[in-house]
Amino acid sequence: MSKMPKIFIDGEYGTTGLGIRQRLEKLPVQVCSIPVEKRHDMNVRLDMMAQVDLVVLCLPDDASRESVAAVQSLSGHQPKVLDASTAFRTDPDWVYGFAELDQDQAAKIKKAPLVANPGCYSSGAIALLHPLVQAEIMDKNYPVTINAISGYSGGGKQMIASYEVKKNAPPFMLYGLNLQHKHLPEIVHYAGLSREPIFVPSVGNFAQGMIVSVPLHLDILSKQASVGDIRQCLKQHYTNAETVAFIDEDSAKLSGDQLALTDKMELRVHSNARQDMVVLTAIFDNLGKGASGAAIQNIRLMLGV
Ligand SMILES: NC(=O)C1=CN([C@@H]2O[C@H](COP(=O)(O)OP(=O)(O)OC[C@H]3O[C@@H](n4cnc5c(N)ncnc54)[C@H](OP(=O)(O)O)[C@@H]3O)[C@@H](O)[C@H]2O)C=CC1
Ligand SMILES: CC(=O)N[C@@H](CCC(=O)OP(=O)(O)O)C(=O)O
Repeated sequence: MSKMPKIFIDGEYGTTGLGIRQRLEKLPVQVCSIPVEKRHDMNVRLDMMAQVDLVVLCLPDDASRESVAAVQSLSGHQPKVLDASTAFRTDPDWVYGFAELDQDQAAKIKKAPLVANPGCYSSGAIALLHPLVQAEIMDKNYPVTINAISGYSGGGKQMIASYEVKKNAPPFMLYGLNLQHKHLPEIVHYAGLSREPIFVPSVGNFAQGMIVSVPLHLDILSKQASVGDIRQCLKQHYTNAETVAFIDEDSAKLSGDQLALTDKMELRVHSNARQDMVVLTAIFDNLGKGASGAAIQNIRLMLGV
């Protein structure tokens, strides 16, 4: 009999679920599936949950909450849960699945029964902001602005269809202009901010990829930090990181799909000639380090594979 850990992906036929399933093919795990036509049947799903070591939820928020309640209703064996939705990311009973957050985050993920996979935009914003707030280079109350562009796969099956099948979607659009995007609570929480950032996401006519950028005026950061201090802080924080790299170059152009089809994230600090303002950037694949790639990192930690 196989000793490989068993995984059930609830939502395995959606965009994030499929990305995780493909990546799992390379790992020593057994993926337990249900037929596609049973994907909404809670009895069939619950049966599967009872048999596995890890349940990965790739569902909308409300469906995720229902599945977590179902897992917790199981008597006896309780599988670990990794949730890809927004539902539990700031819940104190869950560990945030951004392994590079702090030195001990990977160890916390390893031990946790419940892990929340970060949002795509949040991953980039937190990767840039958390080390600067932690090092007190940036005051918690700094008026942060976050601009970001995502490939259209970030909107799941419906948005993909509007670009690829119906072809009625705009080449570029800003959205979230009510300034209440669902990723703001986790960004505030894990970046360590006390003032909510202004966050303007956007979507472009390319399938996969993401740039998150944060402009900063150095004269109003908490310390008299130089461009070099900011670079040094990010470089040091990610020295031994598995998937996040600080790139010590000030390139004048970045392309949204530069890291598409990879699970990596690159961080840069771009400055003006006077060295009194910078733009921090994070580039990655929204379906890679922004979703399925990060999920695989967490699955490996949670199952020790
Ligand atoms: N796409 C991305 O870049 C990212 C997505 N996420 C998050 O991952 C989760 C999944 O998103 P994504 O893969 O994009 O979404 P998709 O719409 O592509 O897939 C969702 C899947 O869940 C199924 N589903 C929906 N409701 C239920 C339900 N009540 N019970 C059982 N199955 C259900 C859908 O079935 P059906 O076919 O019937 O609709 C579909 O197969 C979301 O929380 C999303 O916010 C996180 C990071 C990035
Ligand atoms: C382009 C697009 O629509 N993107 C999605 C975010 C995708 C994502 O990461 O959502 P999670 O919070 O579930 O992880 C949005 O802005 O709602």
